[in-house]
Amino acid sequence: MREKLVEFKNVSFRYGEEQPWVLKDCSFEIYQNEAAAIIGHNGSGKSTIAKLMNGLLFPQEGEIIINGRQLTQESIWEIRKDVGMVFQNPDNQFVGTTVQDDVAFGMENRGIERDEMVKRIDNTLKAVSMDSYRLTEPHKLSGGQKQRVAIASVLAIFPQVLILDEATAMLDPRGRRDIMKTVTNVQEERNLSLITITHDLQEVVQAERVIVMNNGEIWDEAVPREIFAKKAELREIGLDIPFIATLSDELRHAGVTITNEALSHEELLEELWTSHSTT
Ligand SMILES: Nc1ncnc2c1ncn2[C@@H]1O[C@H](COP(=O)(O)OP(=O)(O)OP(=O)(O)O)[C@@H](O)[C@H]1O
Repeated sequence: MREKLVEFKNVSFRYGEEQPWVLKDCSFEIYQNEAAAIIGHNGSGKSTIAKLMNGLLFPQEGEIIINGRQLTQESIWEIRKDVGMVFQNPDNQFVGTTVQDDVAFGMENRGIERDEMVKRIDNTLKAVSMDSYRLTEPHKLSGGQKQRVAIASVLAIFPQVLILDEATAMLDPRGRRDIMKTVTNVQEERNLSLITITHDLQEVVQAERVIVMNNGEIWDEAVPREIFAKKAELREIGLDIPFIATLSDELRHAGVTITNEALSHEELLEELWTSHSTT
């Protein structure tokens, strides 16, 4: 059985006593070597969940357990060794004067030996196609390049849980696909838990399990195909439906038989091919 790496037990959170609850009684688990996604409309509580996972925030109610440790003021430093996080705005994440200094920074804080650091800088910058920018000052990079470096810096510390909070938002669709492929390879190689946080349904297609948030509550938890099948309800909670799902519906309305919910152009073609060749 896979080990639980993240556990939220009846977690509720608000930003102040006079403020509304932004998370209400949320319970979920993320397992080792699992690619999970958390999706929801703007303001549904996704980033708050991410910040609770590494002790940037603490819940007023409920318990959070990361890699067997309960989140407390005392345990945050140990927990932060296990949880790597990349946020949407890479500018807030740079500390080094060059790209390689930046990747080194998180490792220095964790006391990693110099030879090992050099090796990891090399490998992670290559993995995100940024090795030719080692000596560049981070502020001279484009938004997408900064995002790649931010991801490399987190991968270099070998976290057990990697959280990407809208972290590919500044990349174009191709760059996004490339980076997600790299991250997924690393996830599989190192048996990490990968948590992709997004408001874009198309990005959850690769996930094994999707947690859907709505107004601070867990609205649903299922595999992507089951989530995609609930198009009308997803629209009602403020999510945009991917083109391929809308197209499938229009074809159905036009009388075309489509039995399985397609997640990609290729799957829809396959579906049409199958139904066409059997009629
Ligand atoms: N520092 C803060 N102080 C007070 N309220 C906050 C703070 N940060 C977030 N909130 C509120 O908490 C709620 C949840 O915000 P959160 O950032 O977790 O949502 P989200 O789903 O990540 O949204 P987005 O997709 O826009 O990033 C929102 O209503 C937001 O206005």
